[in-house]
Amino acid sequence: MRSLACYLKEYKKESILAPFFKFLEVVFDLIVPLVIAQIIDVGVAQNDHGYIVQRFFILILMAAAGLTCSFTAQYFAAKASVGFAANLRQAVFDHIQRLSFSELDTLGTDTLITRLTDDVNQVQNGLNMGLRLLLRSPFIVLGSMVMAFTINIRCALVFVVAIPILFLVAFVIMYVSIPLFKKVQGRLDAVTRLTRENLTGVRVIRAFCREEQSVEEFDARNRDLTKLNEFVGRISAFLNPATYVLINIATVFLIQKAGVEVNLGNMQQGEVVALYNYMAQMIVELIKLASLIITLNKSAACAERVAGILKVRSSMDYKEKNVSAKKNSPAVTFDNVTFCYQNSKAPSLSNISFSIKPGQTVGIIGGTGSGKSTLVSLITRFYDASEGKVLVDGVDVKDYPRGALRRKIGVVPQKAALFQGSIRANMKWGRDDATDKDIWEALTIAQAKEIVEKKDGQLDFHLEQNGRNLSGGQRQRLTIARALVKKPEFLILDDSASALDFATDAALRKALHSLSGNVTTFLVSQRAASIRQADLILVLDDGLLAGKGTHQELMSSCETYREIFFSQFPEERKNYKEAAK
Ligand SMILES: Nc1ncnc2c1ncn2[C@@H]1O[C@H](COP(=O)(O)OP(=O)(O)OP(=O)(O)O)[C@@H](O)[C@H]1O
Repeated sequence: MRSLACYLKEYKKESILAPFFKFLEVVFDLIVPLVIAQIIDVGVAQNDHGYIVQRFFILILMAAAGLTCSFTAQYFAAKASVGFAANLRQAVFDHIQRLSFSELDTLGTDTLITRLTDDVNQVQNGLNMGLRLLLRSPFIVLGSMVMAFTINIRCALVFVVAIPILFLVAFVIMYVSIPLFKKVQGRLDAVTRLTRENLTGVRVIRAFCREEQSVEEFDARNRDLTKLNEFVGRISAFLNPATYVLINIATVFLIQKAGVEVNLGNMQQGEVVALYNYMAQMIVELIKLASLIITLNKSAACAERVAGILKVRSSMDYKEKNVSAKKNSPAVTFDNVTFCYQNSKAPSLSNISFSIKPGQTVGIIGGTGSGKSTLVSLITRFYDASEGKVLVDGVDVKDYPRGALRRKIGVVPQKAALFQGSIRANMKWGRDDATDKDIWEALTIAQAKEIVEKKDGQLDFHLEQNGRNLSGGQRQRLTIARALVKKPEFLILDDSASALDFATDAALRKALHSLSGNVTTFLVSQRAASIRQADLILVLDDGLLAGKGTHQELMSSCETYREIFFSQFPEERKNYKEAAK
């Protein structure tokens, strides 16, 4: 939690002024019972109207000053806590952006969302209340005790006994509930995950008539969360009645003692009222302190979760110095590469070696889960190889400075992701200075020109979140165009034509083939027809490189490739057999 303090640095002044003004408010609050005691013991006892009116105005002035201090403290506390939360949110967001896919896979999106939103808000609340009340309540409680001593030492002893007992009860409750609050946030993660899954997969859920099961599952998770929340709530709620009971017992003792002292002539009636007022002030403060402790508990648990994210170090480091491509080197080289995902035991790729010449088109084919996407994600350095080396332009991908490698590469991921905003804004993700002409050119190659032409406002057409106001195929074509706008040296299409019909897929490949310059292209596909013309085809089978070569070479040398090909073109099997005879 202390590690988050640096985000408050900018608000040092506010963080000091807020408790300072609260302290001033406390001073005024503590003087009030003394003034009331004087009104009773002097003004009323001596029937001095002038004195009573004078003290009455002093009380009004003190109330006004107290209120001003309270508002000022509130202003500074709000400014500090809102600013702190904004800094913290930004820092966590920046940090997440810097984590590698390995860490993101391990952490999971749902907990990141909860920590970035709900947890940061809870920390903000805790800070706001803490700055105002954390010092006020102890000031009042201890101040009341000190003031009680100035009135009557024997009566003040009641405060001396009551206060540590009250603090002990609060501490025990805090000790028990902090770990539980952490658990609550963990269950909130689970509810967030389920909500996300259900909302993004709503069509599938309806298509499979699984609404009831989804509702039941959500209900179960939600009930789990509610139960734990109720349990923690009950423990926290115990603090209030416990405080009341203890304070009331203390008040009974106080009045009994004060009564004896008045009878002995050691105290005046007004002083008894002042002592009672101090006890009453303590009740109010301790009740506030109880709810403050609950908020601080929550906030401490959330702060730890947020700090936990900031503690995660990226497993990837980047070189500072720029590197230049080695002359006459292959465009991409895999040198005996093995890769295992952080959370899985078996490698997804084993001992992969190959070299690609600049400008070549490479087809990557293989069954589901054979490692095709994994292989291309090592070229962009989304992950680091567990063993072996990946070289781009003759340079180890680990030797490129941050961003330098990815600027060379245009990636079209398997799942088409677009962002809220105009088509033009989405297209410019690849290159800020792209002109409309560049964008239309890319759209033409990606077979998306007609789609955009038909939309209202064309390039200004507004895409909803994730491009949900487009069809799957339209989204894919736009993501291909976005990668092309970048004019990359390398283009990776990860099964990006899966939602395209055969004619469009063929037209797209033809257009890509005619791309000017030396674009090295990787086409990941399950369709043999899509990669058949490639200069080199890599055949993956359960993470192993089962074959590499051209279509003709693989047809004669690679059993896995032949099986894939014949499963999609059964009529060719007969011709092949006849030719082999
Ligand atoms: N983030 C991940 N964490 C752990 N294992 C993963 C992860 N992503 C993929 N895998 C595993 O790695 C293997 C290869 O997956 P990959 O996505 O590369 O296959 P693919 O050939 O692209 O499959 P598909 O054609 O279905 O997209 C699979 O066994 C998969 O379960």
